[in-house]
Amino acid sequence: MQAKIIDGKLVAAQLRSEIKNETAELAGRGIVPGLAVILVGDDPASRSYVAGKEKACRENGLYSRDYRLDENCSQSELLELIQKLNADTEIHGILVQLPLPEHIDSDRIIQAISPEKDVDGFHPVSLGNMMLGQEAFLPCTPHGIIQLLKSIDVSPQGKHCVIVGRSNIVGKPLANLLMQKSDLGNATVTVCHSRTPDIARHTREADIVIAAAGRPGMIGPDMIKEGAVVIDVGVNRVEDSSRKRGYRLVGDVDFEAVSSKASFITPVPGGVGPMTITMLLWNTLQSAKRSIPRT
Ligand SMILES: Nc1nc(=O)c2c([nH]1)NC[C@@H]1CN(c3ccc(C(=O)N[C@@H](CCC(=O)O)C(=O)O)cc3)C=[N+]21
Repeated sequence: MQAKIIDGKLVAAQLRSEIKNETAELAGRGIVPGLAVILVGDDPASRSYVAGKEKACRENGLYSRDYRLDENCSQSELLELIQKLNADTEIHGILVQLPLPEHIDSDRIIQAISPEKDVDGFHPVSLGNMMLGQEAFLPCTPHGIIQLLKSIDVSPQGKHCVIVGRSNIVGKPLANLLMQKSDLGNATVTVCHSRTPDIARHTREADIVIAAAGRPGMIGPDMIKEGAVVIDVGVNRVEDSSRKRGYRLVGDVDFEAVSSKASFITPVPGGVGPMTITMLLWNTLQSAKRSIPRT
């Protein structure tokens, strides 16, 4: 079987055009959705993600304000900034780019963000509500993956989904969404991780494999059932002197080899990544809509 490529850029563009229209409509009523992006230090990968987020805001009519803090800034400085933004009526979403430097307690920082502005969906209140099936900001990457499956008309319902990776930002919340009692859930979910003895034994049984381990090329064709759907969340930089930037991005999946076995596969770049940013815009728009006083 030769897999069809899931074009994340295209799916993202379709959603973004809806977001752009709704944003314009809201702006006509005097509310411009606003996102504050906080970057601590100058990790090159983080810087490029943050630039991508700001560009996406600009292109779709959202307001973005960016804060660059020194690598050595104190935790209390960061907490003060968050408190200020929690109270800022021009700002509907606050994103603190992760990872943070060692001396800062990320959990503490995430908890300081008002749940009403937690457009990353990382706050315990957001995650708790999500887990309970209540209205919540959904974490952007898992939500984007759900939208990609929807775009190819593959319902997770009754399927066996195997997730490789148990991070708080992808694996854990995605497992939750996929097993949710809902039209976009109802799957049977297995989560594998670094302490799973034989990951291939699980992935080979999967109708849908989601690779989110952060290990380049770890998912090979021998780990995939013929006709499975393969979603690659990995964004790994590998050195490549033939590229302008000096590196290229590769996923956790051996794309070429797995393509001849899967029914659908996401590329890296151009798969999950563009969806992550799109769902961030989506959450910021929803937050702005909720800020309208109901009369
Ligand atoms: N608070 C926080 N929220 C995040 O959402 C968050 C974070 N911290 N820390 C890092 C990860 C990673 N992440 C990506 C977003 C977009 C692409 C993306 O657009 N990738 C493009 C390629 C971009 C390029 O070429 O460099 C693609 O896959 O096509 C990738 C990765 C968000 N993250």
